[in-house]
Amino acid sequence: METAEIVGVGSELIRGETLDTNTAEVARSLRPYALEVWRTLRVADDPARLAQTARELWPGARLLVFLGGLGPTPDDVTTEAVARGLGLELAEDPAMVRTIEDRFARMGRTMTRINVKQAVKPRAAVWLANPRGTAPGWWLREGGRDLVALPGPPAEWRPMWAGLLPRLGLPQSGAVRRELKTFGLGESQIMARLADLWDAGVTSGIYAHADGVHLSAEGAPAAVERWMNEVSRRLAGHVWGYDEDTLPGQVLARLREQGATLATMESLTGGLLAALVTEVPGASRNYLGGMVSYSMGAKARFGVPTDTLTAHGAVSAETASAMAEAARRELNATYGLATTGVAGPDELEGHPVGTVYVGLAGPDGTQTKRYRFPPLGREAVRLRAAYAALALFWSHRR
Ligand SMILES: NC(=O)c1ccc[n+]([C@@H]2O[C@H](COP(=O)(O)O)[C@@H](O)[C@H]2O)c1
Repeated sequence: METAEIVGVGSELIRGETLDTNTAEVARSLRPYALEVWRTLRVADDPARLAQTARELWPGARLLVFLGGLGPTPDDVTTEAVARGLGLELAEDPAMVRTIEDRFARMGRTMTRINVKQAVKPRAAVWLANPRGTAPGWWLREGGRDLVALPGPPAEWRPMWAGLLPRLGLPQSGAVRRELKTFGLGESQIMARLADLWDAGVTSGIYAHADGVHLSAEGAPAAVERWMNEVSRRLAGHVWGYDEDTLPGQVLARLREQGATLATMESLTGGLLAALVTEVPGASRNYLGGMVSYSMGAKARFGVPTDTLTAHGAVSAETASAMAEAARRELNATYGLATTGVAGPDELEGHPVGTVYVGLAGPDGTQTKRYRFPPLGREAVRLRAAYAALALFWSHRR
């Protein structure tokens, strides 16, 4: 199979100041095509190294993509370095200078001289317009192969790449990849139920995330469909979504179906649950709001009976229930969701780090679920607790 090479450019990527997700995202976008991506690279803003990288990768690649280093500052060297490495002649394009000038003018600013650099590309390349930034990209087709340079910011390169990809005429693989997302079972429990299906007719994958374990299948469409159906059947009750679905998105969709509303009261998650829910466009139609009741006083003030708090402590099923009920009652919502627990680093009320109770109050009563998450750190426990609350809503019987 022919290969695609994807290179993230920037010294900040090497130092870890910025986490490079660009190369992975481009690799993912190539899945429908019969191109192998067996590595992705990150290279510093070093003209000589970058030229060397281009020289090494281009001869064997059907597609070579550089992301980053197209800005106006001296450390942005991608165009110049790649051109040097591959012996491509560079040319400044007066029309592009005017385009960039116009862009500045529209923002009420004057283009500085350093921006002229962004109007330089290999003579044989064509421009890729960047509607969201000053740095245009460029695309060079040579002997049925493609060399592409895109700016680094995802909001800028995404639409540029989405427009370009279908024009590259890449060979289609015919394979599909589907994902199935679960909550409430560990990887080993899942494997125990699926052992005989593993890599049977499809390439399977299993990945643990904060929102549960995701499974993937890649292969011929019919085989993937069969695999997905069988896995869905065996994991029934734990599957909350497929492919691009998100757990908060699924929860809101179900609330919408029911014409129901949701309120939250959070302790250890400190608003994370509310943040996840409000990440979903249109959340306001069904999410009323929430309270962060981090102290006992706040819990009592927001309607949790003091008796419950004194008798059972903050980290208990009783308090989780009372919090969910209070959220529901105080905001007059159909459902109330609550989180309480121990994110760490120290144990609390005699409960080890990772102990979490989530509560759900609704028209049919109140339920809670207790978790003992592995002590993977405060952030991991908090995030899992927020997802556990959403999963409780998702899996409750109506
Ligand atoms: N009821 C609750 O869920 C609740 C509220 C406040 C703090 N905590 C926990 O208490 C411990 C100490 O909290 P801080 O580190 O925020 O002082 C942490 O483990 C934190 O997660 C739990």
